Amino acid sequence: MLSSSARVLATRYRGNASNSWKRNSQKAAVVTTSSSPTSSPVAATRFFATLPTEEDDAMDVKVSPWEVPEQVPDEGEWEGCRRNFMSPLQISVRGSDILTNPLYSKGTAFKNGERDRLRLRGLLPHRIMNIHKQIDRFLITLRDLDSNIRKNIMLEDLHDRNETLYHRVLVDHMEEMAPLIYTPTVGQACQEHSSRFRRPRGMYFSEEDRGHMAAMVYNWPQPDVHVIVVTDGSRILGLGDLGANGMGIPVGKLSLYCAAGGIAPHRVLPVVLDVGTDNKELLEDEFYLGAQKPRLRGPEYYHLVDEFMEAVRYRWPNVLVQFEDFDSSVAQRLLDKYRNEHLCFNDDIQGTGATTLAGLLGAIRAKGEEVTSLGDQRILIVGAGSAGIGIAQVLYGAMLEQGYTEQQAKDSFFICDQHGLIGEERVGKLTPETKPFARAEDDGMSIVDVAKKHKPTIVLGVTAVGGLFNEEFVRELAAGVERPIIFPLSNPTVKAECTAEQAFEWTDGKCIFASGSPFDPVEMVDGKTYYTSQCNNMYVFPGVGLGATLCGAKKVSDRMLYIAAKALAECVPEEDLARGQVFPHISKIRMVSHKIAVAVIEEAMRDGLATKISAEDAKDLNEFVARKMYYPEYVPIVEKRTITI
Ligand SMILES: NC(=O)c1ccc[n+]([C@@H]2O[C@H](COP(=O)([O-])OP(=O)(O)OC[C@H]3O[C@@H](n4cnc5c(N)ncnc54)[C@H](O)[C@@H]3O)[C@@H](O)[C@H]2O)c1
Ligand SMILES: O=C(O)C[C@H](O)C(=O)O
Ligand SMILES: [Mg+2]
Repeated sequence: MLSSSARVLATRYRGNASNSWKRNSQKAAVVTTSSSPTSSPVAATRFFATLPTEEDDAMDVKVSPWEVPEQVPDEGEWEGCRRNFMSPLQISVRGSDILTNPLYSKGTAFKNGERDRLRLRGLLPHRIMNIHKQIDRFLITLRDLDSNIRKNIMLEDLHDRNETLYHRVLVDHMEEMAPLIYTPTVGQACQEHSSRFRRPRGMYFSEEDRGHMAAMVYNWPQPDVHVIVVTDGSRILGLGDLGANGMGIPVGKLSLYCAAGGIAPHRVLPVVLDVGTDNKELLEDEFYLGAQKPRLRGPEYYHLVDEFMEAVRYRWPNVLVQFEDFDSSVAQRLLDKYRNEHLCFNDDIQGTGATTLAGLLGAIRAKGEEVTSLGDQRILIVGAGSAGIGIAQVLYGAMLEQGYTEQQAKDSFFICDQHGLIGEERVGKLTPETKPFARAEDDGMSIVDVAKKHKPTIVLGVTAVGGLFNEEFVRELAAGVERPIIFPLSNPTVKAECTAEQAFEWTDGKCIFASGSPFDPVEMVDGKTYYTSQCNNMYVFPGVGLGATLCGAKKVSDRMLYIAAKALAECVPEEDLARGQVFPHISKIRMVSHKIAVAVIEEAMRDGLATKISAEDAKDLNEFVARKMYYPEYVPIVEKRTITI
């Protein structure tokens, strides 16, 4: 018989694909206070090679944690055993300071040896839980709560206490947790941010900080930040200007970077550029925590952003900056300014474009058409802001990649804003990015008339106008083509242009449906179940960020995003496509991020943009990326100064 720990390993390391991601990521689980994740000295590695892992320490463990299992594991289990070794985390703090540090705390999971070693004895209740017991207990309380916002608060409390446990809950229960820590609940969390504020997370930069930012970044306690998500709060989801309350968005996106993208939590930094707000309610709210003055605009605004970008690059030269939820009046301009000189991208423009491309490639496949027929589709994009034009640009680029001419590609698009179809008549008023998509005729035509006349095969909603796709419009779509592809992408759920139920009902179950916020499958009166997908940039940004930072990319190129979209599209199994699901199941998101990261690194290497990949790493990029991905589990902790041997 195997020892109890070997039995655990046997189940942990055998079987499905998601387990193999965990397995490969074991060694990358260490959070260190030094700049390199693998910097523990060799001597220390040997010394701690017999340390038990938290898996050995089940509540009812019978053996001393120092005891070596008597039973030799079966052949095939050895690999798991070897990989179960975790180099210890060396930290400078001790005692109660460990318990109050969410990066180090294991709560009740500190083992007896550690309790002595780290001066925790007496500071914790007697019984020792392992991470699984902690998760079980957490889930019981969480599931008992009666609203998603309460669940969000409970999860954020855990985030603030114990990051390892928080991220493990996300990794193990992604489908259940993503809507709670991210879209759609994060929208409400942002709206209520000031009234519910408990403890700060991330950094704020405002007008008063001009001239100090390069010094301020040294206030952040972590020396080696890899990813920053920054917003100025001007367009939070489809909820408009939420000012500094928008902090929930970078926090939520970065939680996914860690849990879904395998970036260690001490390497991420959420940021709000608090440049005021034009939201009247917030300006009058006595509890609003942001700068209560009108938004900074014009050169002053751009100078502030510039100082911020310089400051973060000064301290963390290779940091990736993800621009998030900036109003479209500034989003493209900021991207154009920084895209070639900083490692950065705009998630709403580029990440959304790549994600939507992947979903459409899947949908086209699901219809039994050639994926290379993108330029033969008639694509109606409703909403001509950051997301709408970002999507158009990525799809246009993909059509050229597929061999269509520029004219053929342009002819595929019908883009509408609130004034109707965008035609050449108003070309003088359009942004340079929108101009190429203006139609020669029918300027101002309503979406219903566009549906009647042009019979779009694909309709994408990015307006933040909930319910815009009404029955008349959707029925018109269904009358025009056999199986319309309908993606109401606006967030949160109340802003979706139509619900899944409406889309299936009004198309008699014929459409392929994907939405920005998650919708449950729909059971129709015919007793059949119709499946939905979530088309959200969360499928792309963690993998792009992981790949770009691991290879030390000089910049995020458009082609990297195209490659990421293709990699994502390849992750959808045929059986999912057969039932109309065009994105991989959310529980597979770590596998997706891994695949995208590998594809991004390959592209960066091809394009001469990768600065950090050694010849050895390049031999097996799959293994390299898997090894580098953070996986949340408790690692043995030792005091830094006691380990010098
Ligand atoms: N699913 C995703 O991954 C994803 C990604 C990015 C954005 N989004 C969502 O897309 C929405 C839009 O984001 P954005 O950054 O492009 O915002 P934006 O403000 O830049 O753009 C909104 C666009 O909608 C147009 N519009 C408004 N009312 C309209 C109407 N009645 N008919 C037609 N067009 C109308 C506006 O003219 C504008 O062009 C938001 O709800 C956001 O949450 C979703
Ligand atoms: O945040 C999301 O859920 C997606 C997207 O970035 C958005 O702004 O809506
Ligand atoms: Mg966004």
